[in-house]
Amino acid sequence: MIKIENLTKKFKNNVIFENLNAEVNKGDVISLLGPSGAGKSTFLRCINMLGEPTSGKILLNGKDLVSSSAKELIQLRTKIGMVFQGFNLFENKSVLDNITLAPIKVKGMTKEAAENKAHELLKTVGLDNKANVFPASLSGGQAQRVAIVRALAMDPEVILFDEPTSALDPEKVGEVLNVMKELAKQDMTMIIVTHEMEFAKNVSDQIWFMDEGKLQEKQTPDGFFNQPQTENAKRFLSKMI
Ligand SMILES: Nc1ncnc2c1ncn2[C@@H]1O[C@H](COP(=O)(O)OP(=O)(O)OP(=O)(O)O)[C@@H](O)[C@H]1O
Repeated sequence: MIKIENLTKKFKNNVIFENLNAEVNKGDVISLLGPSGAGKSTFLRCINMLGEPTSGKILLNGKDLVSSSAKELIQLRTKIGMVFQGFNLFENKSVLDNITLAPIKVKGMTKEAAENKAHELLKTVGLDNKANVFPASLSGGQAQRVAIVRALAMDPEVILFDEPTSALDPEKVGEVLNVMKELAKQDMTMIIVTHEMEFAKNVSDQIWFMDEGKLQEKQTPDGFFNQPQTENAKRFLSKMI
C-alpha cells in the first residue's frame, strides 16, 4: 500500500537520513523506534509530505506523492491521517467543528453527514458528550482522542502518529493507547513514532529501527526485542528496557 524508495532528507548539508526503503501493507501496524534525534519525526513527516523529501519516492497505492502536482497531492493526502504529539486542534473551534472541517471542506461532505459521522466516531472513544466544547476544556488524553477522531473522520487508508502520548500525563497515556489498540484490531494501517516499548512490542506487526540516518532494522517485534541484529539496536534497547 505504501512503498518508500530511496528516500533522502537533508536540511541544507545536514543529511538526516539517506536512501530509506520500506514497505507497508494494508493493516500493518508499524512502530518506528530509535534514539532521540535519529530523524523519526522528520521521516514520518516526509511520508505525508508535511516535510518535503530531498529525493526518493513515496508511493501510495502506486502513485508517487513526491512527484505529484499540488492538486493531486491534496487528494492523496486525504488518505493519510496524522496525529501529532501536541494534538494540533483548532483552539477557536468546537470539538465537532474540528472534526468536521476537513470532511466538509476537502471531501465535500454535507454538514449533516459530517456531523453524524463525527458523533458516531466520538462515541467510539467515549467523548460524544464533548462535541460542543472547545479544546481548551479537554484533558490531554481527551484532546488526543479527539485528534484521532479527526483523522478517522476522513476515512484515511493510513494514520501516522508522531509520539501521540509523549505530551500526556502518565495516567492519561493508557486511554490513548487503548484507542490505538482498538484501531489496530480493526485493521487500520498505522505508522507510529513512539517511545512506548510495551505498546511497540505487543501491538505492532513490524518494528522499524532508525539510527544514524538509516532504517537499521525492519523486523517483527519478537525478533527486534529478543534478537536485535545491530549493535545500535542492542545499545538502544539496553537503555530503554
Ligand atoms: N526544520 C529543521 N531544520 C533543520 N534541522 C532539523 C529540522 N527539523 C529537524 N531537524 C534535525 O533533524 C534531526 C532529526 O530530528 P527528528 O525530530 O526527526 O528526530 P527524532 O528521531 O524524531 O527525535 P525525538 O525522538 O527526540 O523526537 C535533528 O538533528 C534535528 O535537529
